Amino acid sequence: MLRCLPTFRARAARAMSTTPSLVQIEKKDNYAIVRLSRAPVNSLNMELLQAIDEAVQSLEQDKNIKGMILSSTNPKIFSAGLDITEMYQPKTKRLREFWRAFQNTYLRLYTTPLATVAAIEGHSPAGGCLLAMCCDSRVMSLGGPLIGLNETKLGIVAPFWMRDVMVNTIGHRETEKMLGLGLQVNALRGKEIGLIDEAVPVEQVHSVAEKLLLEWLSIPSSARKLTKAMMRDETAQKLRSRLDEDRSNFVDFCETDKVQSALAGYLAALKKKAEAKAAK
Ligand SMILES: CCCCCCC/C=C/C(=O)SCCNC(=O)CCNC(=O)[C@H](O)C(C)(C)COP(=O)(O)OP(=O)(O)OC[C@H]1O[C@@H](n2cnc3c(N)ncnc32)[C@H](O)[C@@H]1OP(=O)(O)O
Repeated sequence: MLRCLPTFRARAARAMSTTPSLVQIEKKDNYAIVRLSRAPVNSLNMELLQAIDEAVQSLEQDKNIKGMILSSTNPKIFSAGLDITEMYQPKTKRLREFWRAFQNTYLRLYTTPLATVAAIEGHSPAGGCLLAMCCDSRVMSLGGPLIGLNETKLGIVAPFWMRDVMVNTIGHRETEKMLGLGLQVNALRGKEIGLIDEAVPVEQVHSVAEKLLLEWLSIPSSARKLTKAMMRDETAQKLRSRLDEDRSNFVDFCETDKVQSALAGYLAALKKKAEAKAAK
């Protein structure tokens, strides 16, 4: 048994060195850069959601770390939102675990005592937009990338807590339009409505994100954390008190024929678009 141990360890080490990590963490002096790293588009499957949750939790436990920049290893895509294949033709057990992972990741990121800035170089629809909105500030690159909650365009409905976070970020009326029409906007329009704090050329996204983070970190720590909790706890508590009900609503809704056929159509359109792009 003891003789097997080194072999087992060597195998585990080999596996760890070859399995790409879904989230890359780079520690700087007193903050970390957390890069989403699930090719090709950082779609949020259960494992990526759990990896984000664990990454934030581990940084919260590191006494040297006071803040984080949330970013992507793919400069063209921040995150494509929830992985639609998790919701299409699902197994109910996995679907339930997937939604719990989404709830947990939202609650972790929205209420973390760390100061957080989203550095958005590329597209950020739906669940990607939620991750960004959970941060204290957002910097986005000018030009092509779009951000927004586009769920209605897919024929699905965002849960109340995604709406709440958007209302807290851009107000009720703008949310009504963005959410109802499934709008996605570029960085300039995002800045006009308060969804984005800084709209800058792509090569400046990280330096400006660092500047914003340092501004948050210049505030006395306990005052900053207590104020963040004061601003956000009520919203988070609304979900915490209804976790199971929210999950059941999601599972029931997701498993309806109407939603399944909407998701099938959307996946087919994405595939067709990808094939046309590859054929060029
Ligand atoms: C059922 C109840 C639901 C309750 C609501 C829950 C709240 C929902 C939140 C969500 O996040 S739903 C997901 C919404 N996301 C989107 O609408 C984004 C869709 N994707 C895109 O618009 C584009 O892919 C992109 C992100 C702008 C990137 O474009 P690009 O041209 O660079 O790449 P593509 O060729 O389009 O895609 C590459 C590859 O990735 C697949 N893919 C893209 N997005 C997703 C996704 N969200 N989930 C799963 N897979 C995705 C795409 O099909 C291509 O696959 P292959 O053809 O290469 O296999």
